[in-house]
Amino acid sequence: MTVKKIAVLTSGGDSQGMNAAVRAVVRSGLYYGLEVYGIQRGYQGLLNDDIFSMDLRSVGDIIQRGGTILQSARCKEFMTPEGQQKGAEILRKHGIDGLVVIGGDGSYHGANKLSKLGIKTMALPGTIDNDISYTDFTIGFDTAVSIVVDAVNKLRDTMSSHERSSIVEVMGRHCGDIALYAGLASGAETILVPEVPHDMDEITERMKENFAHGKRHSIVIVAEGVGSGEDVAKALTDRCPTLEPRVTCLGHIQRGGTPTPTDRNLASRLGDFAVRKLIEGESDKACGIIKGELVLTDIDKVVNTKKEFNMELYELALRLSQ
Ligand SMILES: Nc1ncnc2c1ncn2[C@@H]1O[C@H](COP(=O)(O)OP(=O)(O)O)[C@@H](O)[C@H]1O
Ligand SMILES: O=P(O)(O)OC[C@H]1O[C@](O)(COP(=O)(O)O)[C@@H](O)[C@@H]1O
Ligand SMILES: [Mg+2]
Repeated sequence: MTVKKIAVLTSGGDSQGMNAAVRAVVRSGLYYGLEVYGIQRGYQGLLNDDIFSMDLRSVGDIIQRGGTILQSARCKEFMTPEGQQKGAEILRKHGIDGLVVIGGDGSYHGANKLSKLGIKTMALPGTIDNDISYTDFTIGFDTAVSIVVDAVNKLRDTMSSHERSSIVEVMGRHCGDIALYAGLASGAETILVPEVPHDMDEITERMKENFAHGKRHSIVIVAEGVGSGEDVAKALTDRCPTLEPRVTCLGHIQRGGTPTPTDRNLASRLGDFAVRKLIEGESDKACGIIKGELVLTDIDKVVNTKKEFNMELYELALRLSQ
């Protein structure tokens, strides 16, 4: 049986492009004749019954905005079977039979649990980390990478003037993709990611050699999953004080600002895809993009598979940054 009333929520760490995804879900849902509801503050809002009807105008003027008009939350109660049961009952009370969850891997688990309780669910990858398997890219990742690259461009200017090294700490708890893609795009000399072990002695020697061969600055990008930028700076200073490392932690700046066209288009395609698949009767599925094509994968499979790290890009970044 196909869905008639659907709801959409955003959950976990927000990401640029979530609004574009919400817009696509609402407008496609209405286009296909469904009733569409918004849930405020993720699973917390679901448990608080914070649910409201959405129309075409309720998603006007948001495609270009960072953050999420639905707001986001992390909700402990929803991690319990009782919380999930309560969530499913609240949705049933409203007659909502389909739910689109926009969030990261944690949020995917929640969608998976709700589908086992009879709610048809679709999960969209809304996280800057790019840590979700069965999709090449997540919504917000491209914008976060652009922000890091812009920051490194600025740091390069001052580091070159003083012949210093710049340590830039970026987000990515378990996934080094922001560090990798921003590192390659900004010509970083060293990229530290949780997926690849590193040797500080070797890194220091390489930086010293590069300075000796005329390099005027050195950029080190550290994914937060490896440790803090301060720790890396200390390790470098202990080995070679003349590297004069200066640390910049980009933090939540990476999660704000207007989404890039790439993220808006990805969000628009995935939001519409999720609605069409719900109408076709699909449930408990993750929507993603692989080699430019939209794909549907069982949520179980997605949450139980670790995203593969792109070693080819990593090695390329190192080869090109000598
Ligand atoms: N195993 C789980 N079962 C049910 N709900 C979960 C589970 N893991 C996470 N969630 C829900 O999803 C929310 C967001 O998850 P979190 O891991 O914080 O962020 P993200 O979705 O961005 O990875 C959690 O606060 C919780 O409500
Ligand atoms: O917003 P918080 O709670 O400070 O969380 C920070 C974390 O959220 C992220 O930005 C996104 O992670 P999730 O997608 O898992 O929410 C991580 O890169 C970062 O470590
Ligand atoms: Mg997560």
